[in-house]
This record gives sequence, structure tokens and C-alpha cells, in this order.
Amino acid sequence: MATDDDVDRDPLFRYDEPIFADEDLLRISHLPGPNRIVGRDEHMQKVAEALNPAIFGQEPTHLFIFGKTGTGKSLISRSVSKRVENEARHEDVDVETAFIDCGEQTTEASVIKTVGRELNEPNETGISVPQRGLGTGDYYDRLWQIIDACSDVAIVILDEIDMLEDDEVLRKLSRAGENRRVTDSTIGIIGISNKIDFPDELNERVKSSFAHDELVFPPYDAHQLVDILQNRADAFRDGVLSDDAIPLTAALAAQEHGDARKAIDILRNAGRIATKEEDEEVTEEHVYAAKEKTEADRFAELIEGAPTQAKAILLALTVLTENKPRDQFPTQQIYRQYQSIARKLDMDSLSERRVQEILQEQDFLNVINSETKGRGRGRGVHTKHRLLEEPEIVKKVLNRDSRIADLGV
Ligand SMILES: Nc1ncnc2c1ncn2[C@@H]1O[C@H](COP(=O)(O)OP(=O)(O)OP(=O)(O)O)[C@@H](O)[C@H]1O
Repeated sequence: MATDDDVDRDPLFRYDEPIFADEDLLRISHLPGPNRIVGRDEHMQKVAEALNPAIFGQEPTHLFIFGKTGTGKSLISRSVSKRVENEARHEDVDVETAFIDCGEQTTEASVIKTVGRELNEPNETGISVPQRGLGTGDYYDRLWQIIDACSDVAIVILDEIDMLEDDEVLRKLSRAGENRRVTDSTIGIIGISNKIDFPDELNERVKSSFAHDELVFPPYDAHQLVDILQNRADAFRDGVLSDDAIPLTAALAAQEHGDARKAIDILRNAGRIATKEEDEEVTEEHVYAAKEKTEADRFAELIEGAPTQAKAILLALTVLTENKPRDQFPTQQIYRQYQSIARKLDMDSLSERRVQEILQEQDFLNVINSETKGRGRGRGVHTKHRLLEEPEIVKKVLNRDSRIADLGV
């Protein structure tokens, strides 16, 4: 019988995995078991209290969770929802969860459609939710039918809830859950946002559209990050991680704010770099190189993931910065540049006020720095914005959007 060793393998690929034992444990979307979750007992308890009624088919308390990126908001929401689903089964209650990224689904219709598609089991319900072609009202009708057919309680987790274009969807979801004429099932909403120190108008509007409890997730300290990483160290083969690898990763990830996502990404990238360099151990050097790579990837992802409108605004500031490096520009000037770009892109122009809001959202994400100053009594405020990255790098990333690349800027 031929063994693997006898077969000529294609030399283009690698067949050994000397560094990782199970790299999937370091995937951001991986949902670790409860015993691998560190330092969030109190928060988990609060989410559990809010969702507890769902186990008995009753309406949960709606929740808003705030906290900076990588503080475990999605993890705790998903993990507790899953535990509720499991416990409810013992009571013969069907709890189903839909996780929606409002950064991608920003409109009422697309949120409703996506919740419908996530909860639907088309073979059981016989209901289809087409990607396009239905009006918002029809998507709602189908969603209520799906919720009725597939669950006693639907938990809808809305990640990046501040990206929602309006709050109608929140109001309708929360009212439907209370109104037996719309659906026999109940609905619990968890809204997640990382805009904790950025109270903007949208946030206030969204926040006031239904009754809810609020929870704040603080950043992790370096010790907690070490524990989080230690709990995933079995992603690596025995003895592969040098003694410094985890403490250094945790320290680097704690520098800005204690961000578990960054810590996990750095450790994973360090492992990948060690693999690529055919080293036997993940060393300090790999961790430093991984930090650089993680930050560059994240910046690209941040811009690439932004809606085209936001990219057009960023392009406007980039073009201005190219002519006057490191300068600050008032909103009005960026707005004029943006309008000309929007025209070339054949895109509707947003209002100056909305552009100002988007500039400040980017500010939160460390791409742009915005400073607001009073102009003097009765003369209003004046905001100036500065691009923090090199214009060349920003343009390179923006040009990955084919519509923007076609401008040839
Ligand atoms: N307390 C924790 N214990 C173990 N792993 C954690 C913990 N907190 C976060 N993580 C891990 O860190 C990564 C980021 O966490 P999560 O996505 O929950 O953060 P977040 O606060 O929702 O961030 P964002 O606002 O960027 O979406 C995930 O892979 C998650 O599993």
C-alpha cells in the first residue's frame, strides 16, 4: 500500500505545520468556550440578567453595550446568547440569535433583510428572503412570519449600531416584540457601539428610540491580556512560544488601550512570520514585526471597509494634504473638495453637517485628528481636520476601491 511518503507532493505548497497546532483558536471570529473567557464575569452576569427571561419565552431587557474596540463586546453578547439558547432548549423554548454588522447593513431594509435571512430556515418555513426586489414593508412582513415560525424569542445583536442610518428599525423591532398582533414571539435587542466617548446626534437618536439598559466594557490591562493569550496558547505547538512572546504581545497591545483583538492578531501574525521564516520558535523579533503588520493591515481594513461616501471625504482631505503636507483644513474646505469628488463619482452629495460627522467618526478611528475651537462669542465653532497617515499610503488603500481608482487621482 502506498503511504503518504511515497507520493510526490507538489513542492509549491507546505505540508508541515511546525509552529501552529490549531491556528483557528486565534481567529477573531472564533467563539471561545466560557472557561477561556477572562475578566468579564461581572459583564457576563449583567448580560445574562437582561437575557434571562428569554429562557422562559419572555421578553428580554434590551441592552446597549459600549466600549472601545477589542474589549469583548461581541464575544460576551454572542457567548451569553448561545448559553441562553442552550438553556432555553431544556424549557422547550426556541431562542434564535441573529448577529448583524450595521457597518455593512446601514439601512432599515438591509438590516431587516439580513435578520430575516439569518433566522430563516427556508426548508421549514417555505419563506424566501430575496437579496433585492422587495420593498421595506414586505421585508418586515416576511421577517415577522420567519420569527413566528422559527423562534419563540429572537435575539437581535446589532454590532456598530451607531452606523445605522436611522432608528426606525429599532423602534419597529422593539414594538413588534411587545405586540402580539405583529408576532407571537418576543424580541430582544443588543446594540453594540465603540463610540463611547463620542456622543453624536445619531447615537442620541438611536439611544432614545427604545427603553434599554446600558453597559460599559472597559479596556483590558496587560495582565488580563496575558491571561487571554495564555488561554489560547494551545493554538501553538508545545515549546514553540518563547517566554517573552505572550508578555510582550500583551504589553504592545495594551499601549493604546487594552485591546484583545489586537493582542490576538499580533500573536497570530507572530506565529505566521515565524512559520514563513522557518524558525522554530516565536521570538520577540517576530512579535515586533507582527505588531507592525497588524497595524498596517488594520489601517487598510478600516479604510477599505468604509462606505464609498466616507472614502470620498477621506480622499478630499488626502488631496488637500498632498498640496500642503501635515496642514489642518476646515470642514468647509474639505466639503468643497468632497463635492467635486462626489460629482465625478456620480454620487449624491451629503450635507456639510453629515460630512463633518463622518470626519469626526474617522477621527475616533485614528485616521484623522479633528480639533474644534470656538471662534469667539456668537460666532459659532470651527473644526479643523488633519490627516494622520501619509497621503500616499491612504491613496494606495483608497484606490483599491474601483470607483475611486477610476478617478485617477
Ligand atoms: N475576555 C476575553 N477573553 C477571551 N477572549 C477575548 C476576551 N475579550 C475579547 N476576546 C477576544 O478578542 C477578540 C475581540 O473581541 P470582540 O470582537 O468581542 O471585541 P469587541 O469589543 O466587540 O470589538 P469591536 O468593537 O472591534 O468589534 C475576539 O477574538 C474575542 O474572542
